[in-house]
Amino acid sequence: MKLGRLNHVGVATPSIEKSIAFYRDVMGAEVIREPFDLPAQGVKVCFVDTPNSQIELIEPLGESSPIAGFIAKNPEGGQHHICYEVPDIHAAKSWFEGKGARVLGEPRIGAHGTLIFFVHPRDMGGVLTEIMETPRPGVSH
Ligand SMILES: CC[C@@H](C(=O)O)C(=O)SCCNC(=O)CCNC(=O)[C@H](O)C(C)(C)COP(=O)(O)OP(=O)(O)OC[C@H]1O[C@@H](n2cnc3c(N)ncnc32)[C@H](O)[C@@H]1OP(=O)(O)O
Ligand SMILES: [Co+2]
Repeated sequence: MKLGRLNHVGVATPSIEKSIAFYRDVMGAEVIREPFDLPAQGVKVCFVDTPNSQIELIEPLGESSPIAGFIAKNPEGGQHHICYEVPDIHAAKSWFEGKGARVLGEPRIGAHGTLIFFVHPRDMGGVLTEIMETPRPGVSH
């Protein structure tokens, strides 16, 4: 597998509204997209555009949110995951499994509308890693 483009850095927050104010007023972010709920992933999401990537703000949605434990341990929030693009999600899953890394669940639709999966941080040098199939112009998922 060839390492693809860095798509986003996931930042967990207890309050997307407060984080939006921080990225606007302190970080000087000019393009902050409208937050939306992603119940299938248990998070509320908001994208902050940077010139070469995105910050993905995620707030827990519901008690079984996968980031509830992270926020309990880090009440102020913090850097949560890094997401890389790949051309073929199923080939990437086989690659990581072949390397003995724990893939967390089956590929599912993520916030960008393409298939994603996560790889356990303990098998990725301490970094929770999201793998995402590169969006293709004109293809809806
Ligand atoms: C917006 C949608 C989507 C997108 O399209 O972009 C998203 O990004 S959704 C983002 C939220 N979803 C997920 O994170 C799904 C995958 N995550 C999980 O399944 C779990 O969060 C987890 C990684 C298995 C952790 O589970 P949890 O129960 O919270 O923690 P544990 O206490 O069991 O942790 C085990 C181990 O891992 C360390 N850890 C946990 N979270 C992180 C992290 N974000 N970064 C680095 N390390 C992390 C934790 O410290 C434990 O370490 P050890 O004690 O050394 O075992
Ligand atoms: Co993400």
